[in-house]
Amino acid sequence: MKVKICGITDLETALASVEHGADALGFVFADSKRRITIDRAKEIIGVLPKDLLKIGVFVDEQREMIERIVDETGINVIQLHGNESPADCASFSIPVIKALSIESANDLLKVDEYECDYLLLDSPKGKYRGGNGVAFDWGLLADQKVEGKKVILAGGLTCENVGGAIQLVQPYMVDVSSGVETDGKKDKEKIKGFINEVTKEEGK
Ligand SMILES: O=C(O)c1ccccc1NCC(=O)[C@H](O)[C@H](O)COP(=O)(O)O
Repeated sequence: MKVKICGITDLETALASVEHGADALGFVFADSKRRITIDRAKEIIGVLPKDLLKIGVFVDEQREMIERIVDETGINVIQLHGNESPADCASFSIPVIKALSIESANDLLKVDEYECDYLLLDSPKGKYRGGNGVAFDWGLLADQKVEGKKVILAGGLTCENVGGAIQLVQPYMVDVSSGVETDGKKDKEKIKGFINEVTKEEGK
């Protein structure tokens, strides 16, 4: 089971996440309290391991801007978290994650429209397009399995609930942001605890 820690804004948290076993780090280039500048992302990504997934999160961003950020920072996966179409998602030269908001079984019908490398299934609720710390009904995914896609489960995951979520959904990767923060800042002990819980669940 792979783990993505999203909303990285400083090097210390990035390195601690890698040390504790994160497979992917997310950098938000969209309207968010976790928005990062191109220069800061470049500085952090420049010292991270080559094989780590460094994911740029975008919401309905212009293609030219996404390509510029990829070129300048070393981002190696693009996460499209807005209303991007299947055609938008298919047109990049590096792997793409399409985020879909899941509120009802109907929303899962969209899954088959996208041919991208990964699908991130998240809660629709909150102030921003993502990173709101709100879970959706994971039971929908247990009832209606997503076949043949790499599913990333996101939205309101915490150390306390990630084990149960994995048992229910069996995703390819779990993604967390708010659940590893204290007072709005990334908390290294929570990151360690979250990854430990995922590892524990895998060992069962
Ligand atoms: O994290 C943000 O602030 C954000 C803002 C705008 C669009 C997407 C954003 N995050 C995308 C992610 O992949 C988050 O990790 C995901 O939504 C889960 O967040 P959380 O519920 O806080 O764990």
